[in-house]
Amino acid sequence: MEAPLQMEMVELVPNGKHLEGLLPVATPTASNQRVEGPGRSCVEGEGFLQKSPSKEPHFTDFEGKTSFGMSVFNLSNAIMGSGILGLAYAMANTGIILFLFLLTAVALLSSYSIHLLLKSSGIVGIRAYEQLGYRAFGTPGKLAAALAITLQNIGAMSSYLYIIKSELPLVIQTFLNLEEQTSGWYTNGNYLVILVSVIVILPLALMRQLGYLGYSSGFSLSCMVFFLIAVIYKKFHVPCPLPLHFANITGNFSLSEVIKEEGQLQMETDATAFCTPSYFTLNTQTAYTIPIMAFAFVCHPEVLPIYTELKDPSKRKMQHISNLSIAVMYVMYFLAALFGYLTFYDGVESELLHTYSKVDSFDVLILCVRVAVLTAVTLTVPIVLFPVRRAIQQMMFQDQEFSWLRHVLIALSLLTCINLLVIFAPNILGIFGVIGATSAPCLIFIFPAIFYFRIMPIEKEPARSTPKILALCFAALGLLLMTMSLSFIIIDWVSGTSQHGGSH
Ligand SMILES: NC(=O)C[C@H](N)C(=O)O
Repeated sequence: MEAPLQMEMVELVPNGKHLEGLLPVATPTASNQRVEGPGRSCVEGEGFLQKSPSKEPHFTDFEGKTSFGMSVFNLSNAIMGSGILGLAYAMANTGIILFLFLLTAVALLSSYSIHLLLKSSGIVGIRAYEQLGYRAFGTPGKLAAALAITLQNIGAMSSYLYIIKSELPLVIQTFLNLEEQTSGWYTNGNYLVILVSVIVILPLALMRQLGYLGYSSGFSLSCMVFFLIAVIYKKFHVPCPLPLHFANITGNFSLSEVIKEEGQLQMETDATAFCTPSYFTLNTQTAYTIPIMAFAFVCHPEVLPIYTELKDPSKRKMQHISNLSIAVMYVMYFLAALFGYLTFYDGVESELLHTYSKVDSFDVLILCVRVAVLTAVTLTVPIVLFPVRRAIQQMMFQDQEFSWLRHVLIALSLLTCINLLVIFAPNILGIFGVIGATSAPCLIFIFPAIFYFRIMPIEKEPARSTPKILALCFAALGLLLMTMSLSFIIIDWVSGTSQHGGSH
């Protein structure tokens, strides 16, 4: 297993591989408690944004080499993905103010959940999500965490590869100035997605450590910054209303049909109403906003691997990295959603790129934006693949030494499966709506909270202490969101009115 031994400032605390079987499961042990000495124990009510250097665990046996900046790049890259493309649609269904409120809440909750993960890992001296599950609930806990990570990240990677499959042919077609879709292999999404997986994703996915991906993550983020700038620019250059908007409102009729049906005067009145932003909206699609946002902020499977490789690691430093990454993404998410929404208003689709394509798919800027988004999501795949491989190793090869063969084979099999899924069963991506609605709340809310509740010794924090009660409320909130998202998806399926067919 590649997870390193970890040690606190004074005492050496082996990770799960070495202590498993030695320590009782599910109950905090004397050894557990020694990991953070009394002087450094986490005090009740400690705020997750507070600085308290004296309580920091120091892991000294594994020499992480990744700098603060590279870790921020990696974590931001893990957060940023196809989620950003759905946020303008979310804003169209909540209004600006409600969106801002919900986005702020999800960002803060996401940061709090990382705080719980870091605090739990400090207590047991383990920086692996699955091992926290094991310490809290034994093998079922470990399997649940590994399964949620695998499903969530495979879902995210499939959505990224699906974007490549659907967008790259259009980019190439435009570059080659082809008016019609040709039958050449270079405009066939299936071939292209395999090509990108083999040439770009696989070599990066074979890196032994996440830290090496810092540069590609930095580049991926700059592509998304370019995307954001283009979204802002387009707001001032795309006319409102687009004739297309009316087509959307009236059910995707062609422009000529719409013109026939709508009188000119009526059009003008509608246009003014259409191009006015809404600050507070509630409709049937509003319910999708929280799952979209939760998905957009998922980075929890990557937090502990990044922590493991951090140079001079401490809980406080990792929390800073997380807070900074979440804050930067929060700003980018808000701006992308705002300007995307203010460009198309209610005409925005659940996938922002599609909406731009409808304006003018041969526009050079739109073309560059597509290339930027494609590059960004391509470079995110290796980061998101990393925790899945780790989860598989934790589940199936836990007591074995690192092996390059296994490392390569797991990456290869994962990429093959995801490619097959995207090529042969793109419809199955709808299933990931359900998976996303279950695994994202588990990874963000439920698991960090219940693992924390079980791992934190009652001598330090009794069951009725404020942090534990807060953690339980957090888990209950996660459960509520999960039930809510699932119910809406099922209602959508049953009534056959699903409009949320985006890529995530
Ligand atoms: N890393 C993930 O699971 C999803 C990511 N937050 C996204 O927006 O695509």
